[in-house]
Amino acid sequence: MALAGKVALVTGGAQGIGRAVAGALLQNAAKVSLVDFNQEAGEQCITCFNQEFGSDNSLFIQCDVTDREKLQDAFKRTVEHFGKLDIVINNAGINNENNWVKTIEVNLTSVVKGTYLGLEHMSKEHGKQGGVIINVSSMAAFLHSPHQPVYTATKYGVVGFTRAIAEASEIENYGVRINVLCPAFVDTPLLQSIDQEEKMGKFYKHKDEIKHRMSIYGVLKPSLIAEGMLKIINDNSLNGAVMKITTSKGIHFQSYEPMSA
Ligand SMILES: NC(=O)C1=CN([C@@H]2O[C@H](COP(=O)(O)OP(=O)(O)OC[C@H]3O[C@@H](n4cnc5c(N)ncnc54)[C@H](O)[C@@H]3O)[C@@H](O)[C@H]2O)C=CC1
Ligand SMILES: CC/C=C\C[C@H](O)[C@H](O)/C=C/C=C/C=C\C=C\C(=O)C/C=C\CCC(=O)O
Repeated sequence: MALAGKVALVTGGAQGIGRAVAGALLQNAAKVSLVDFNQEAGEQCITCFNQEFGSDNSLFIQCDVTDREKLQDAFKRTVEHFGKLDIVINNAGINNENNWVKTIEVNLTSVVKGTYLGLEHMSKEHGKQGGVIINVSSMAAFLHSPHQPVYTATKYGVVGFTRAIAEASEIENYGVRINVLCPAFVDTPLLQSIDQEEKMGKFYKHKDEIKHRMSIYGVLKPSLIAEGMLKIINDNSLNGAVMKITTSKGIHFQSYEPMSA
């Protein structure tokens, strides 16, 4: 998919990975709607984007992705503002083992909802022109983390959901490619949650072990994750693909056994 003039909606786009991806899309002449509950970070981000890429190309919509009506409205407002939708990046995520119900709502339920809303606005089934959806999981979906059991479960869930709905899209000819991206540790504000007892809950006492893992695996730059996203968007052959990004192997794909009886 050529990016110039394409319209993207990025959840959790105000900082971290989402912001890096939004910047890369704007750099490639796409238009971007940032959907994020952090008003202050969203406004700061949009001010920078307006200065760098012009004021007509990005939009900030304050929205908690767990509020289904607001998320629905954010998709509607994006389409009303830019005239269409081509790319959805379901990226918003939290690390909170204390409030694990919220973690499931943000990291998994809202990714499912965001995918269905993306299909509603892009699928040929609804008379639309097709598009691309990327759901953000984590390497935690492959190398489980004993310090983050619920976070890990949500990231496994995102991989399974994405692969299944991608196959449905192919069978039903939705014209929408749906893929999942699994980064290892990335240098973003999310990593600060390691030092926050209110987020780590009873796993807080293991924070030094997580830091040890980070020192072994290394910490990626958000720009490399943005590069992976653009690869998925540009490669029309990818559907149901599971992209992994690690310091040791860079951008690469998980392979699966073909289904057999
Ligand atoms: N940083 C890391 O090491 C890794 C992050 N990931 C995943 O990447 C995604 C992005 O994470 P980061 O950029 O690192 O995190 P971050 O904390 O830097 O940014 C997340 C953004 O999502 C927004 N957000 C959180 N909850 C929201 C909600 N309910 N509604 C709307 N917006 C909400 C935040 O306001 C923030 O702007 C997450 O899904 C995370 O699980 C995956 C692997 C590694
Ligand atoms: C408390 C930490 C807070 C947030 C970080 C997130 O949990 C993040 O989503 C977790 C990332 C976990 C990464 C785990 C493993 C990384 C492994 C590697 O980098 C390399 C190892 C093997 C590669 C094998 C392969 O790619 O096939």
